[in-house]
Parts: sequence; C-alpha cells; structure tokens
Amino acid sequence: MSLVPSVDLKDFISGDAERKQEFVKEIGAAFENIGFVALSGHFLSDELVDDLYAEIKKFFELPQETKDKYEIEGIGGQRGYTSFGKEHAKGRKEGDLKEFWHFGQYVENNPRLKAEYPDNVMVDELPKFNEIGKETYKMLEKTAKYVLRALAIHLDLEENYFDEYIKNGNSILRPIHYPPITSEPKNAVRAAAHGDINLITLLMGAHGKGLQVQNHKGEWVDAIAKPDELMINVGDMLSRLSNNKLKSTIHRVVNPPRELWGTSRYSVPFFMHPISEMPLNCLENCIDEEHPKLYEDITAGEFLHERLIELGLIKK
Ligand SMILES: O=C(O)CCC(=O)C(=O)O
Ligand SMILES: [Fe+2]
Repeated sequence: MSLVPSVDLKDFISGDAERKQEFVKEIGAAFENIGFVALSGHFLSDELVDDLYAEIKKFFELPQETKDKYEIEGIGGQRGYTSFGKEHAKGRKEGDLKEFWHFGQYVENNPRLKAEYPDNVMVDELPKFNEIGKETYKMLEKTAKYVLRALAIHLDLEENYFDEYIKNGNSILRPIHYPPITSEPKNAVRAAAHGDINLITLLMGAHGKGLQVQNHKGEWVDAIAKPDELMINVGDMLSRLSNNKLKSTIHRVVNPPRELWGTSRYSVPFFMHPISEMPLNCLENCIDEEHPKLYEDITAGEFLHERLIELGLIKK
C-alpha cells in the first residue's frame, strides 16, 4: 500500500454496528500496514480551525524577545515556547528548522496530576490564543478517545481499555512554525526522520506538501490530507503495547523546493499521551510463537523521560 487510506469517524459513532465494525477494520488495517490514516468526521469545526491558525500566526509573528519570555527553563519544553533549532530528531545533531508552542493538559478533579504536570503558560499579549488553544486541545482529545476505542476493539481489548489511562493524560498540543528558509540549510531539514513517542498523533495542517512517510520498501511517500481531514499516526508507545502489530511509521517534513523557501509552514500535531503510570508492557494477546515479545516492560512516564533526553529537550 503506498497511499494513506481515508476513514470517517462518523461511521464509528453512527450507532450502526456494521458501519462501526467497518471503521475498526479499516483503521486497524491502515495502522498494521502504513501506520497512517486520514480521518474526517472529527470534532473540530471550520471556525475553530480558522481561529486557531489566525492565533498561531499572531503568536509566531510576535517579536523574538516577547516569545523568549515564554521559553521556560527546567521543564523540558513541555509547556510554552521552544525556540528555533532547539529540538533535533533522535540520533541527529542538527536542530530541526522549526519553533513551536506546547499546550498541555487542563487537569480536572485530580490534584495529584495537577501537581505532577507543569502549568500551562498564558500568553499575556494574546488572550484569545490561550482560549482557542484550550478548545482545540479538548476537541482533539475527544477525537483521539474515539480513535483509541476503535483500536482497542481491533486489538481484542475492552472498547474502553484506554479510557482510564487517557483521562487527564499527559497529551500535548503543538502548533509548529517552520519559518521561511533564508540561507542554504545544508543538512538541516524542517523535521528530520523520526517516529512519534506517544500513543497516537492527530495532525492538523497536513494538506500541503511537506510531510512524507516511509513505506515498507523504505521509499518516502507524500502524505497529504484533504482539507477536512486530520492525519493520524501510531506512535512508539502504541507500537510497544501492541508488540509492533500497529506500526509507528518513520516520517519527516522535507524542505520545500528553492522557489518556495520564502513560505512558512504551519502544522499542529496533537500528541496523545496517557498518564505516566500506564504500563506499556506488550499485550499478552499480541505475543505468540510467530511474534515473540519485542520490548522490555516500561511505563509511559519512564519511556517519555528517556525520549526527551534523546531529543535534546532535557538533560540527563
Ligand atoms: O509538521 C508536520 O506536518 C509533522 C510534524 C511532526 O511529525 C511532529 O512534530 O512530530
Ligand atoms: Fe511526528
């Protein structure tokens, strides 16, 4: 399979058992093959999407010294602003050609988790940015909850298996700005080849060229969504849990051709993370003689910590 298949979340929540089962089959097959799917029928309205992009652009256009006020030391970039070139893909030394912002969980009724997570950072200059970020976070989290329910069924688990782990989970909404390229980037790219860390990623803004995924043959394939679709992919946490039945596919964002160097790219991934206690131990029903256990037992929190060190976001 070379193209990213499309599915419609409305089929899953339609109340029609046959449509629901078909959705599970299609998304399951997509995630066992290419690891990516394009999803329509999500909970983001056009108005919310337009407002979000307008606010994000305003934020990244703020003077550098204003943005720098929001780069907080000591939290591994988990909230607020991360400046250009800081994050690099695992195993690379060149920083990616991007700056980004992190919105984190809005914890409800759980003082222990409220204390565990860093607080969200508020942008004083743009009150609407804070508001729209929160609304988008909630809608993508809701979308992801249903996608995980479908995957639970596909993995022969209880439909609600993930619910307790994702309630007040450590998910991150990351608006990214890839600025115009002003000089020969040498080896640096907008986002070097990587797998995502989390359970699943829901990506807004994949309807222009740039995002590429690696297929079974090692070829890079353009992944382009329709305007109303989110691109969704499996992250390393879900691949571990499923003993690599569901594939965390390597992907990247390539630099545009020279005549388009002057244009920015904006994309907004939502990285769905569980609470840090969630065990990522390979599921028993994904292990057999043909599929021996591939990964050591680990919790989501331990795994995230390891990976943030590898990305250059926290020190050992
Ligand atoms: O900008 C994009 O389209 C993809 C970004 C991405 O893969 C990531 O941030 O993990
Ligand atoms: Fe990614």
